[in-house]
Amino acid sequence: MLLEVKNLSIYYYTLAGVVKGAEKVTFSIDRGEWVTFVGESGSGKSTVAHAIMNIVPSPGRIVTGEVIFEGRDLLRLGKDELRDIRGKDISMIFQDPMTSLDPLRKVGDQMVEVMTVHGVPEEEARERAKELLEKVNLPPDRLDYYPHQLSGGQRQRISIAMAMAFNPKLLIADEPTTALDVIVQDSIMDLIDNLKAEGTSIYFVTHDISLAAERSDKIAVMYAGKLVEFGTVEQIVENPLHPYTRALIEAVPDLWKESEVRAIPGYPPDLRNPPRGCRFHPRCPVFRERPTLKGLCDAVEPEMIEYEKGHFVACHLYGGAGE
Ligand SMILES: Nc1ncnc2c1ncn2[C@@H]1O[C@H](COP(=O)(O)OP(=O)(O)OP(=O)(O)O)[C@@H](O)[C@H]1O
Repeated sequence: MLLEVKNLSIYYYTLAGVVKGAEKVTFSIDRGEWVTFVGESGSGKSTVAHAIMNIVPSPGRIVTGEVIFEGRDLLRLGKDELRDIRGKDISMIFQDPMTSLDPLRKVGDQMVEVMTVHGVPEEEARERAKELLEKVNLPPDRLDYYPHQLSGGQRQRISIAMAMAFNPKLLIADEPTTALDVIVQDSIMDLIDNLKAEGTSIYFVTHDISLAAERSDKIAVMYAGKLVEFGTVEQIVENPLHPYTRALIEAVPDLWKESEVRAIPGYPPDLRNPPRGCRFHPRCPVFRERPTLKGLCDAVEPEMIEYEKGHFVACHLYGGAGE
């Protein structure tokens, strides 16, 4: 196993209260595996991504948990050890590539720096930067451009090229295609696929479950700071267990069927004061229809269980109760 995240909780200590950004999240990613995290805005996908890199922004704090990467807990490493892993073994790309690009410096110099800080001699880094541009289908003269001279798609290619500098073991991609048009989106997904083909594992974040289904091996569904379902794409798409996962799938427009797209009624809860029991119960159609679930879903937090091999769900419908 490349990455094992255990019982990870991250809280944001804001002036308006403690926001439970992610709570008791447990999952793992194998070598060369692409896992996509889906869920509505604010469900904790980015929070968990940041926590893996130990870069949760203030006022956030990791309150419990372990992030075991190749046998070592990243949350217990010293600054130097962590710096060595970041950008080398684990790389990250963001929705807005300007997050990782300096607007005032040529992209070539920035790419070279990514490598020299990890001890690559400058000459070698310049050569490697050219090769990396080729890998992301950009001409070598782009090294002399400033970020603002490039399109959004080209900037995202540059950030992927930088992320590829050391053949990372894990790429964390936080909605890297959301701001791009569909055709450019596809070419960026192809680049990530190429990286996967070379053995890199992918933690991918998106709102779009159909995008998840197309490229990934596994899907992780998050709701209101909790991981509610995890399994292979086939398990999640063919046999979604959690009522929230089912609702997400029903909300995908189907081009070939004339079925109506059903948006999920209601809103995700305020994470300063999430609902008791299952956080989805106030919006859950099954809870609404079955009076026998009262006193369970609205009172007891469901544990994650393994429903079938590799298919995990946190829902009382599968915990032996409520049926
Ligand atoms: N810097 C912050 N300060 C306070 N609360 C935050 C901060 N960042 C995130 N949160 C809160 O933590 C929760 C999880 O947010 P997060 O950004 O991880 O969700 P997400 O699923 O990645 O959403 P999106 O798809 O919109 O990026 C939300 O309730 C959010 O408001």
